[in-house]
Amino acid sequence: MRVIQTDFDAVVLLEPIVHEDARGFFMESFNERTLNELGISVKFIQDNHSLSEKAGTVRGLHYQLHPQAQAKLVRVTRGVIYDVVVDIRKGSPTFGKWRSFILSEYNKRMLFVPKGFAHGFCTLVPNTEVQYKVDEHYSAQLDRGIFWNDSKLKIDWPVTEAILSEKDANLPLLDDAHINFTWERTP
Ligand SMILES: Cc1cn([C@H]2C[C@H](O)[C@@H](COP(=O)(O)OP(=O)(O)O[C@H]3O[C@@H](C)C(=O)[C@@H](O)[C@H]3O)O2)c(=O)[nH]c1=O
Repeated sequence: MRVIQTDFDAVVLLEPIVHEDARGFFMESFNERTLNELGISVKFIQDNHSLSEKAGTVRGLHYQLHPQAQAKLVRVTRGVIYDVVVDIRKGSPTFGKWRSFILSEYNKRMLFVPKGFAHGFCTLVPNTEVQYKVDEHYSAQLDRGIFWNDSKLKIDWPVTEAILSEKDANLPLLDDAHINFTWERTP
């Protein structure tokens, strides 16, 4: 597993070793020990899988409130996404800042999204399937989001108009969002 550091502390881009042969390929898509060695000691307990039929579908920007905040390990098994994380840890030097990453069935990259970050993506091709592991169960009560195109965030999305769920079309702006994470400076 190759680690591609990002300039967001704790957000890690991973590139698996892909063993190709005449049949196709083999790769480890998740290895707890390898993640532990990289300092990611998270116990994943749920696997999610979504299909977005159209290019230009945006899902996000989502997070769950503490005490069921979720860390996620995101990958794409079909298609291509423009994946976005936003730091929403109150007190963080990068609060409200975002970073984007291309994840695809071709580069097989995976993004580790820690707790305290909102996550969303835009599909760049039709029929894109995203699979991700989470370390807390889904809670409809604690599920929250921020409007994808909040002008204050200035996210450089690849589309100006998105295909959205009704829920995502009505999400609040960052300034109005309920956030209960804090960032603790490590000595
Ligand atoms: C996320 C989730 C949703 N659901 C249900 C709720 C709803 O009826 C239906 C669709 O949910 P959503 O519209 O929230 O699905 P979606 O917009 O794909 O939500 C996902 O977006 C990406 C960006 C993330 O980061 C994920 O954590 C998750 O929030 O599935 C579950 O049963 N379990 C889950 O873990």
